Amino acid sequence: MLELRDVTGGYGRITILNGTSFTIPKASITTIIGPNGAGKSTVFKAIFGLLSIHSGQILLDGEDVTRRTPAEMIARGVTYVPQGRNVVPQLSVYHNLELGGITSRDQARVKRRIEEVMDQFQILREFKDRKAIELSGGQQKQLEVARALLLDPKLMLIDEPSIGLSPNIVQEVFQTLIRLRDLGVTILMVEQNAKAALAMSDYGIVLELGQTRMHDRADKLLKDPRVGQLFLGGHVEETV
Ligand SMILES: Nc1ncnc2c1ncn2[C@@H]1O[C@H](COP(=O)(O)OP(=O)(O)OP(=O)(O)O)[C@@H](O)[C@H]1O
Repeated sequence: MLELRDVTGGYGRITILNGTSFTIPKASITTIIGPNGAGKSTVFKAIFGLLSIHSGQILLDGEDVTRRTPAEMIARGVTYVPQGRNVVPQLSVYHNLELGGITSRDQARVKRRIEEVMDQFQILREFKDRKAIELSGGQQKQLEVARALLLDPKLMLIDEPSIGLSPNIVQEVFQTLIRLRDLGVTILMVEQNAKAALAMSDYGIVLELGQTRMHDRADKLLKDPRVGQLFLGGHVEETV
């Protein structure tokens, strides 16, 4: 569904992606792991039209979408949930949801979608008149995910959804993503919390220095000693 072919790009003259390549299938969850500064978030910016791409190609359902603007990517069903807290704290949950549909010309449809999305996220219906800042961290993440769903995305890019959340709440957010995957949404996620993220993913990608080092089924990566040593706190016996 999404393919990166030998993408290079970066910020100004600094090159961060050094030939990143991978393919992800429809209705799957893929997690990108890798050391700090590997370029994981930069991959998302490249896909979403926020990075200067020097060479290579990005294909979405076979269409070349390299160097499209964010608005063009949204129109093609791609949505991006950046790292950190991205709700407007003083606005109500409902108003935050409305922001997800602000670019749509069909506001009646946005209203219908808000109702549908609130059916999926009962907690948001319950708290719809509360200020977003009054929600817990996990609930705010749910709100961001829900808002990203308003335009019926087919591909969701989600950057470190677990940051700052307690393990129970992380599991709730992950369950939400699994539910979306089961409804046919393709999810590409970046996570520091590599073990928990791979455990709920279909595929995993290890990125280092802006290159894909490994790409396999998530369960295989979880058992791979190289991944264990680097990212999962595991140890590999030294062979002399
Ligand atoms: N806006 C920017 N301008 C210049 N350099 C940037 C910018 N954003 C990121 N970088 C640099 O690009 C490199 C990759 O950053 P990126 O955020 O993609 O890494 P990451 O793998 O997501 O790391 P982390 O796990 O720490 O979030 C880093 O060296 C960073 O300093």
